Amino acid sequence: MKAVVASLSRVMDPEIKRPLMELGMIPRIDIDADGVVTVEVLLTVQFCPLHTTITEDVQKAVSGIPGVAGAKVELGVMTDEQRKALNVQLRGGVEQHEIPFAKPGNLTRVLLVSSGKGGVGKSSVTANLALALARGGKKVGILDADIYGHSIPPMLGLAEAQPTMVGEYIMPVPYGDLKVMSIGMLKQSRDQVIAWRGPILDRALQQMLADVYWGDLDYLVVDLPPGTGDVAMSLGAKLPDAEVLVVTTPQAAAAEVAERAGTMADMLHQRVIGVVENMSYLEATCPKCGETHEVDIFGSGGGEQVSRTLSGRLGYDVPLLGRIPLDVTLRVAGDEGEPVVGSAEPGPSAAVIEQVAATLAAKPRGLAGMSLGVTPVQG
Ligand SMILES: Nc1ncnc2c1ncn2[C@@H]1O[C@H](COP(=O)(O)OP(=O)(O)OP(=O)(O)O)[C@@H](O)[C@H]1O
Repeated sequence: MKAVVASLSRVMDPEIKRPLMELGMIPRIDIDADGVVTVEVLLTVQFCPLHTTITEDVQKAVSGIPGVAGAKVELGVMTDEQRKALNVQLRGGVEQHEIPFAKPGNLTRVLLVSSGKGGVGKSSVTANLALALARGGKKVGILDADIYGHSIPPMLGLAEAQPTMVGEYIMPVPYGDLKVMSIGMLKQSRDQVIAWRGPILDRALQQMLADVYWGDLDYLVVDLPPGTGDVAMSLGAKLPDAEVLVVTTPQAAAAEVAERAGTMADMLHQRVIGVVENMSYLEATCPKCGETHEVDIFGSGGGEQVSRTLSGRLGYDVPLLGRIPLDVTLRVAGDEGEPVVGSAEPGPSAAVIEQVAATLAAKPRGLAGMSLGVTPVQG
């Protein structure tokens, strides 16, 4: 047994680069009468992409030891408590700040802007929607959690901005009245590629939610990466009261993937508040008749399809909140770092986004699943 423990104590977590044993990831080692060793390994998150590497490393560490006839690995997943303890350990024993938005009774509405496919305009919708809400008098923060395409800072002209630290808090970067924080702002250099997964990614998200001094917000609008990956899952656990807005294009193929993003939100017990169809049509003047027509460049009906499917699947109304046209001013404004909402030449898209913001603001947050911070009196 001693040799087995000694060998296992050298197996490192491939991502955290610290021994599995030290991280509490090996809670049990058994050796049966035939010399077969069973090692229980607790993964930090379910479906950890590194589970094969970890399993092979553990098997390799045990197999060569004299007297060992075989090695079995039983995979499990850490409980919330165990994960919390690991996070404290990774922070050098310092208890982490609480996520204000997850506290019972917190009144900030968290809107997760999600999409199935990439490039459908999710970040453009996030930035402009946040601005529209702020123009409506709300206190708004934007959190760019898109690890692959953190494009919120350049869209707001903040590509070079660095947040400052005050005490143990990170100050969000201001854009007018908006408070902005991006995963890109945590990078050491602009060209660094973020390839975080599992607990490292989880820690970065925790940091952006809890260690950033958001202050008192009416809305936190979060730009998610496209798809149904680690960020969506991690935020699902951290922000169970968040509402999800699904962005799609009119194309049937994009709509189908967007439906999956909405379904995933439901699996994480988040409410899907609505669908926004982007790049819906192009207003063009016909060279023959001289009239203006809506040209369906990317087909039509995707937004309605997602709304219909999700309403049926989730059992409540998931409305189509708006159809944003293809609009050169929106694209140029984003490229130049001054979003179209609130600009001197807003173009046709800004009005739709302002309308979506007004609809959302008029809609009270659903209380289903929310922690209200009250204890029912026993009768
Ligand atoms: N309605 C629109 N009209 C014209 N251009 C648009 C429109 N919406 C988005 N774009 C442009 O399309 C490109 C992609 O948009 P954006 O970055 O917002 O998409 P995304 O879904 O966030 O992409 P990613 O996959 O990187 O997260 C940008 O250049 C943006 O300016």
